Amino acid sequence: MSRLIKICGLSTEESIDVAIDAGASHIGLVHFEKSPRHVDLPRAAQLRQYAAGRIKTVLLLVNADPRLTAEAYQQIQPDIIQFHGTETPEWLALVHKAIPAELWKALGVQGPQTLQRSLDYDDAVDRILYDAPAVALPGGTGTSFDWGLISGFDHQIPWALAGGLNLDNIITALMQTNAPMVDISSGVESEPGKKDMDKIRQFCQAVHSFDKEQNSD
Ligand SMILES: O=C(O)c1ccccc1N[C@@H]1O[C@H](COP(=O)(O)O)[C@@H](O)[C@H]1O
Repeated sequence: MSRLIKICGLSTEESIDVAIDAGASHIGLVHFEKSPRHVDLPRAAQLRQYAAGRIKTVLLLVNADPRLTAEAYQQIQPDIIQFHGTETPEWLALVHKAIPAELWKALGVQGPQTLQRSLDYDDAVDRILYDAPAVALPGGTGTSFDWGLISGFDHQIPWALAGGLNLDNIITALMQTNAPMVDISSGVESEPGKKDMDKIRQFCQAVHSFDKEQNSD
């Protein structure tokens, strides 16, 4: 198994090059004004253009209204849109009909009921991201959740593990969840919004080494 890695909250060309070189599969661009990683639409379009054809680009939106969702898609043309607010399955099903991109939904895991609720999204989106519940911000806070809650769950669609991943806990997280994809933002930063190139490299290396060891068993 070759695990997918998304490095989220990028805002420079250099960080895109490093993520590609380190073997990440996806980069994330955050369009949410309250985030320290916010990029406006013209800058997001530039970065997406820069990454195009080399790595998949995920545009992250939080409770964006229909107009902003359409405008952001048109300007940026991302491969994927990640919805990280309280978007409903019904709304996302409508978006899916209107926008020819992959759609992902992040859910804050509060307990077994969240997994039950995730099933409601199965027909509306292409992947579920399990993250820590929202605190001051809906994500990107470096907070993790009890991974035991998702271990052994019979996922019906592709999924990813997010929330508080870092160099110290990634191996434990993989051993406990066997997540097919991991998503990291603040864990590869030197300060909020500032990506640390070495941490991006080391994080990807740790995931690839884990894969290699697991594949050789
Ligand atoms: O990165 C952000 O600033 C952000 C803002 C609003 C919603 C989600 C955000 N990021 C996503 O949150 C998770 C976990 O991030 P972290 O690794 O704990 O910092 C991840 O999916 C990011 O893509």
